[in-house]
Amino acid sequence: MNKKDWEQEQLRLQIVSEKLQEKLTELEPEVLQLYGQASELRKHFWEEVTVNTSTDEDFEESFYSIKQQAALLSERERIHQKRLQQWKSLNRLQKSPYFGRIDFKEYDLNNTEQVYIGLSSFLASDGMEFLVYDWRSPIASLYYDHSPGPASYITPGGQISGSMELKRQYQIRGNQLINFFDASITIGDTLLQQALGQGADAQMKSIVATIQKEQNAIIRNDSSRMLIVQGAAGSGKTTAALQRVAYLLYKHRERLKADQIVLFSPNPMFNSYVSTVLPELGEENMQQTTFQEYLAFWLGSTMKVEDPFDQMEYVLTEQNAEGYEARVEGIRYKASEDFLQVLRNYAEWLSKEGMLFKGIRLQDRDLITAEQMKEQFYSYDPSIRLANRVEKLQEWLLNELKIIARKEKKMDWVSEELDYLDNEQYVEAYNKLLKTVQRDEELFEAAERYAAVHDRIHNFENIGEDNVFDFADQQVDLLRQMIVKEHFKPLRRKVKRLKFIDMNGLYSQLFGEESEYREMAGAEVPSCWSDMREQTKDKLGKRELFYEDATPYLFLKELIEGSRTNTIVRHIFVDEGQDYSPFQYAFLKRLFPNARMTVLGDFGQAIFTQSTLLQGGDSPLNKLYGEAETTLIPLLRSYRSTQENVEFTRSMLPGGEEIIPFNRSGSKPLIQLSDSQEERLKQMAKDLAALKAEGFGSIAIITKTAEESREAYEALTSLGCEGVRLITKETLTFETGIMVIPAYLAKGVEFDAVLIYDASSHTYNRESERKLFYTACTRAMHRLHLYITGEWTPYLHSIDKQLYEAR
Ligand SMILES: Nc1ncnc2c1ncn2[C@@H]1O[C@H](COP(=O)(O)OP(=O)(O)OP(=O)(O)O)[C@@H](O)[C@H]1O
Repeated sequence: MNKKDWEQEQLRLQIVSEKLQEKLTELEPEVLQLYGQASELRKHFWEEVTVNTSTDEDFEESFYSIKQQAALLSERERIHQKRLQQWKSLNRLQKSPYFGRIDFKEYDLNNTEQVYIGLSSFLASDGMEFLVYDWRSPIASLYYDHSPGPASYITPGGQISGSMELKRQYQIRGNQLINFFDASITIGDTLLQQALGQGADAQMKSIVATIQKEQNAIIRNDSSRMLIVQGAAGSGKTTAALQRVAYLLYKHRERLKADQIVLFSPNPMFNSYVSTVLPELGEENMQQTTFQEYLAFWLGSTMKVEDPFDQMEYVLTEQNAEGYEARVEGIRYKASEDFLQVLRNYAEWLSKEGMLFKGIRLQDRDLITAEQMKEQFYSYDPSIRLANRVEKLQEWLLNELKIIARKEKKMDWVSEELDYLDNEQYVEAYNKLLKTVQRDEELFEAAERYAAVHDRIHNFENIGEDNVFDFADQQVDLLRQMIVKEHFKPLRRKVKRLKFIDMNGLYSQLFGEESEYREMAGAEVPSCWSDMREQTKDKLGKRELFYEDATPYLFLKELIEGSRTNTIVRHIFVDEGQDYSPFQYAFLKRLFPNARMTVLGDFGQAIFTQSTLLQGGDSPLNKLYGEAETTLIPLLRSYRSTQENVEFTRSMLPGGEEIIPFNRSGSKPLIQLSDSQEERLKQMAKDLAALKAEGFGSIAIITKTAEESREAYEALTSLGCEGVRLITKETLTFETGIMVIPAYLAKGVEFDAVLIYDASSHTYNRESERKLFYTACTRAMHRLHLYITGEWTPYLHSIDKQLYEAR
């Protein structure tokens, strides 16, 4: 860098900073004033409008006065919001006005434009010149996608080509230029090195200054219905996803609001980890949820649904339990595409026979039996869809209930209840009736009768004996009607909520004898069938569902009852996408028919039995919206961990040689061998203290199970380790410090240093747990320690001795 360049850059920075300050000073009173005006208006809203409803004209005038005042208020608030946004983004810019620059000469034009890129756009006061371009603007993509030389970018008006003459990166603090680099191929290794060399945080950081080309492709992809990102551990999938949200909100700012985007996270703690990225970029957060929350929302009122972490614990710890093999086979099978097809076949079969209903009963009597419902159901035209026939049946039932209610009015039980009504209840009943009558058009006629009775009550002395009897009759009739109505109300509610369908029975029925299954499911039974069916039925009997049954159950419910859909959501993001079953994807597609889907995952970290392959012809995701609407972007470079850590961890993964470590050096992973558990713990406590002293702010002791976490936590605390936090599935916030955490909860997050609590073969020996172990090790940014007593886990056997240090 030469002196002249430096001076020019410093001068420009000075100018931009001053202009920013000027604009802020100009805006500040306006923001305050507008806020004041809006809140004054809100406070005195009713004083400013005249409300008079005496005549039609007065009423009309009042109406317009209120309308006018509301419009004024909303306009002030809108302007205030806009100015406030502008003020906030200028404030953000003031901390570092820009981070990059490209000089671009468009073909056919004479001048070269200097494009400075920052967190948001900043226009000169003439409104013509961009002093800073938003990183999401079309021209800014040049910065991420090209190195100096021929370059082009896409605008809404088409492609613009030209030549990039310079690409520069800055480190700026306020109005101080700290450094700048002229980048060539990738965006400044130096800056990326610095960013990655920092300590882990309690919150994920935004990466706009160092977005890599392949990540930019994810962020700006706007054409696919389904975007799949298969990326190695630490390759920036989650980070790219969040910048993508910010990009979409910017690009479609007129149409897309943050609450039309939903992110499915692996666990509630992850929500807190990623929650600050978007606000940091000046955008509102999207909706965040977990799939479990969705299941609880749809099924929670009727069934107790196991959560995925309990399922995981079972798989990891209950190997010796009776029926273990069948349960694990069940988890695999019930998440498979085969079973998805089975449910579709089953629904098809049900459209011809086998529907199960729950009869409608009143006081231990059948009003409408399940058999009658079935007969009625199958009397409808078989070409009508299952869900539509259910709707027809629902109408029929409501009508039948009306007819039955009329008959019930004359029954003895109603007389008995009538006898027990005391005076107060009579009055109360009448008042209630009066209200219902006034509300309910159906009972209009009754209202008239009631009014007549009421009039006569007032002239009671004059009505004579005949009329007294007549009145009494009518009164009784009304009360009878009311009693019946009260009793029928819950029955009608059940019908309206489709509770007459025996969902438990229907799901359970599928788990029949082999020959029955073949007929209903159009498929052969999977292995361990008899145990699997027994386990499933047992659970259903207790109104509980295994996690693996929850989505198929819900899916079947949808096939029978019709889909509930959310048409407002436009984008869904599924992070840790390998951990979702084809069922869950099929369900999400139905639930959000207007949404595009972005799935981010890593098959190398598929720790659940029900994992889904994200790429390749066999991937169910490819088929979900069809190949033409699907784009796959692989990410192979791993940014999180040092080169030494990546070289070590990738060697335990089949196909891991594809993963490219980012060029950041650190110490080799350390394998710490001990003769006893006691010695191991002492060593760990010592290492924790040393790592803390070295300045590492976030250290995780990663265990395999929750039980092991508790054990580690207690042991380390009793050895005097201070400030250790035990993380469980209930933990909602992610914080830095020292924590003990089971591997499956550490998904998606990262730590400065990771200590694998027990890397010996008695803890990790099954092939199915290799990826869990890999996931745990890949959480480390700077340091990785593995503790072993006795035999090493087999996953470490074939690792080149050069890649680690053993002590
Ligand atoms: N372009 C980048 N510039 C700076 N930092 C980056 C970049 N890409 C990724 N990182 C950093 O790498 C780390 C890993 O990123 P992230 O958590 O998004 O990866 P991931 O692919 O979701 O990982 P995993 O699948 O292991 O959970 C984060 O600290 C992130 O800030």
